Amino acid sequence: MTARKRLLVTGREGQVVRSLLERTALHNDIDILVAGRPEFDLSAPASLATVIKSARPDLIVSAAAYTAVDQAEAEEELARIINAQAAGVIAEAAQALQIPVIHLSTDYVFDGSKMSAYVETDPVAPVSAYGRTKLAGEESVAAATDNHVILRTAWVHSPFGKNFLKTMLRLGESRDSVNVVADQFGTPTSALDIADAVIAIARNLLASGSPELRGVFHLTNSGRASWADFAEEIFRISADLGGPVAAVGRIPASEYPTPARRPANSQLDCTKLAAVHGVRMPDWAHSTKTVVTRVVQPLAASI
Ligand SMILES: NC(=O)C1=CN([C@@H]2O[C@H](COP(=O)(O)OP(=O)(O)OC[C@H]3O[C@@H](n4cnc5c(N)ncnc54)[C@H](OP(=O)(O)O)[C@@H]3O)[C@@H](O)[C@H]2O)C=CC1
Ligand SMILES: Cc1cn([C@H]2C[C@H](O)[C@@H](COP(=O)(O)OP(=O)(O)O[C@H]3O[C@@H](C)C(=O)[C@@H](O)[C@H]3O)O2)c(=O)[nH]c1=O
Ligand SMILES: [Mg+2]
Repeated sequence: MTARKRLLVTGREGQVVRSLLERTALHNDIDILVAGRPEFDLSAPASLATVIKSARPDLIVSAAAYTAVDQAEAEEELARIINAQAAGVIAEAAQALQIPVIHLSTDYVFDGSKMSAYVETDPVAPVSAYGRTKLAGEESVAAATDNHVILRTAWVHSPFGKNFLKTMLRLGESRDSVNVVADQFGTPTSALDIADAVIAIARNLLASGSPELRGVFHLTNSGRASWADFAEEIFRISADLGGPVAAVGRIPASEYPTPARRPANSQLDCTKLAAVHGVRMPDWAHSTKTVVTRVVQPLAASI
């Protein structure tokens, strides 16, 4: 990019938003603008286009969403307004401004019955209300504009907001052991790595109108783990740093009942993103170490 570019990102305190704010600070040709509540409320989609137009962005990163997977089972209509209807309105605004939109989606669009990693063209079949509303979001973005990148990511963790990694460390402070599901597989993914990837993809979209750069792409850290493997790795790293530790009891999902069903396998094959956008993501354990270190060191310093 030659001139300075304005990236508008949706949400304020979300993991991906906070990571983008941190990472774009390292790029002096990118200005980041934040659109969040109360002025920008996804549950009231009619108000969104005005805010976007007055911000005059060069590209939109649509990162805000209804992400409470279990709660969505009881609030599917609200989740649908936020994850599908608002996503469509944001993409329509991008189309009206003739700018690209990068929209975040999820591995939970798949049912988890495939034995190997999912590719972008595999059939979708969400098994939860959250997954259904996120799939509807992909469809409304694609219907609104061809100038889109839909990034399906998964199992996001970071020093920010709420996530499984921070939940495990918090449980480790008060418990000797934690039971964790060992028969659901996917890939823990750092929001900081997602932010770096989004910046690289944004540069590509702003540099070229090529249709090949547009469409659906999978974006996770590399490798594969169960939630129990992830928990064990979190505590192993934390132990080395003198942080919270708990023994992990490996249990089947049937022994951890939740309102929402989750896929048994949602590993995503990210070959297309590497081939088309040149983005290669670190191994999940490597990025887990970076995040655990950032979460544990302030804890250790306060003792
Ligand atoms: N978390 C995960 O494990 C995964 C997430 N994703 C997707 O990635 C994207 C980013 O997720 P992540 O950063 O983890 O999200 P978080 O759950 O950390 O944050 C959600 C964000 O959405 C915003 N938001 C929620 N409701 C509204 C609303 N009514 N109006 C305006 N903003 C709202 C929140 O706003 P506020 O800042 O005001 O609280 C917050 O910024 C989402 O699209 C999500 O579906 C995909 C796979 C895994
Ligand atoms: C807290 C906890 C969870 N679990 C299980 C429940 C579940 O099967 C799995 C993960 O639980 P969580 O509720 O933390 O994660 P969940 O909300 O399912 O995370 C999902 O969020 C949405 C937004 C996505 O898009 C997905 O990619 C995925 O990251 O771990 C345990 O087994 N033991 C525990 O102590
Ligand atoms: Mg949760």
